[in-house]
Amino acid sequence: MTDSAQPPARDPAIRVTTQPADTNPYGDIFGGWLMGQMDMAAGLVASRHSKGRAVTAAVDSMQFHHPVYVGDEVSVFAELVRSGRTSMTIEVEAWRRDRFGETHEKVTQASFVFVAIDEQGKPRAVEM
Ligand SMILES: CCCCCCCCCCCCCCCC(=O)SCCNC(=O)CCNC(=O)[C@H](O)C(C)(C)COP(=O)(O)OP(=O)(O)OC[C@H]1O[C@@H](n2cnc3c(N)ncnc32)[C@H](O)[C@@H]1OP(=O)(O)O
Repeated sequence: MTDSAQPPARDPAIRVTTQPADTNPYGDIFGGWLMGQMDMAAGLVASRHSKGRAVTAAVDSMQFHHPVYVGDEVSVFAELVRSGRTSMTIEVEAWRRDRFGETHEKVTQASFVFVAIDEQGKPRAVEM
C-alpha cells in the first residue's frame, strides 16, 4: 500500500488510543489486539462495499514491523483491492504515532479476505 515513511493521505477506517488493558505480558501492545482492530477496519470496508453482512474468510501476509506502546495513537487504513463474485480482498495497514510527537511508523500490514453472506450465512454475490 505505502512505504514506511508516511501514512496514507486519507482518513483511516479506525483511529484509537492504546490502553494498558491492551498489553501483552511484556508491556507492549498485544498483537492480537492489533489484529482485531485490523479485522474491524477491513470489516467496515467489506460491509460497506457489499451493503450487508460480511465475514473474515482469510488473513494473509500478516506482518508486525514495530512494537506499539501504551498511549500511542493507532490509525488503521483499509483499502479494497479486489472484488470477486462473493469475496473481497482488503489491504490493511496500521500506523502508530507517539502521542507527544509527529513521527509516524507503519507497525503492521496484512491482506484480509472477506466474504459477503446472506441471512443463512451462505456466500452471496456482491454487486459490482
Ligand atoms: C444489527 C446490526 C448489526 C451490526 C453488526 C456490526 C458488527 C460490526 C462488527 C465488525 C465486524 C468486524 C469484522 C469481523 C468479522 C468476523 O469476525 S467474522 C468471524 C470469523 N469468520 C467466520 O466465522 C467465517 C467462517 N467461515 C464461513 O462462514 C465460510 O467459510 C465462508 C467464509 C462464508 C465461505 O463459505 P464457503 O461455502 O466456504 O464459500 P465458497 O463458496 O467456497 O467461497 C466463497 C468465496 O470466498 C472465497 N474464499 C473462501 N475461502 C477463502 C480463503 N481461505 N482464502 C481466499 N478466498 C476464500 C472463494 O474464493 C469465493 O470467492 P468468490 O469467487 O465468490 O469471490
